[in-house]
Amino acid sequence: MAQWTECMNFGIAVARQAREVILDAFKTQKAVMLKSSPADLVTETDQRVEKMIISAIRQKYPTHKFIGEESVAAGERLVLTDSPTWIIDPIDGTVNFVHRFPFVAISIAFAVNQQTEFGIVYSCVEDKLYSAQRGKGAFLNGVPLYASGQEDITKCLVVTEIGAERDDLALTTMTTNILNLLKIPIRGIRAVGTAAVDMCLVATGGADAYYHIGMHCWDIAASALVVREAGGVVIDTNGGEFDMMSRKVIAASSLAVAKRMAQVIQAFPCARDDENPTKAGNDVYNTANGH
Ligand SMILES: O=P(O)(O)O[C@H]1[C@H](O)[C@@H](O)[C@H](O)[C@H](O)[C@@H]1O
Ligand SMILES: [Mg+2]
Ligand SMILES: [Mg+2]
Repeated sequence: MAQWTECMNFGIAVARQAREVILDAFKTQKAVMLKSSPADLVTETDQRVEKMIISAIRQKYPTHKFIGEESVAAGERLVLTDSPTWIIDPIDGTVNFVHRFPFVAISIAFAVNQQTEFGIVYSCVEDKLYSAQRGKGAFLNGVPLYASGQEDITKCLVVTEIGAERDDLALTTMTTNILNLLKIPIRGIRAVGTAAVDMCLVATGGADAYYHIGMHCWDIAASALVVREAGGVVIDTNGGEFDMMSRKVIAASSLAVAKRMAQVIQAFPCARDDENPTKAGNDVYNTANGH
């Protein structure tokens, strides 16, 4: 058994327990809190599920480290060291969760020496468990996954996210990117509302590429490995090497498509996740004066 398989199996078991909590809460009315913008939401369920996941893992692996979306939002430092580290998004797609739009995922990645060893993305309502262990392939509910391998961008269906940013520069950049991709032309644009599931759709071959600017490491660390292990490629929007802390990503069916997309896509400035370890994800939207 590969060195981290036991950890991955434990992570999957914890994700299955967390899914039950999320499904119970999915049907109920939720109290919504704002984070960095009026579209960046968090609920008590996000916080409770993250605490549950971390406490279960910490009990079994007391020396491991954690980067959790809601722990960072509460002020914990965001630092990825060489130690075994679990990178957790307890509910990816919180806006969907609040609206009962049926695409919400748990994303759990595990990194050692800053290299992702396995990734788990559980699309809770669909009951689709995506998993990948480095060098051992990608799976959906245990069935092997293969990216489409498409190399012609005019034959691509592209997935992206509009994200939580609502400032003019971000919105203009995002809509200009969509316009410029459609003018190539590509076949179409889709957005599921959870970065983790968006990227896993590239691993299934159902989408041929995904790009995003502004997401965080916990949104995509797991699904980036799922894409790679399904034969896809993951790079930065500038065409360079993928860096999970850079808040910019292209995942694609082939390097040709990824590089072609990098020629079109512009990024708006956003601080790296690890730029200010105690601030990442911590911008608080002030409802009083709207920013
Ligand atoms: O906050 P959660 O964990 O729901 O993550 C989502 C981000 O909030 C969006 O901005 C982003 O666009 C993606 O939808 C991402 O999944
Ligand atoms: Mg997320
Ligand atoms: Mg989340």
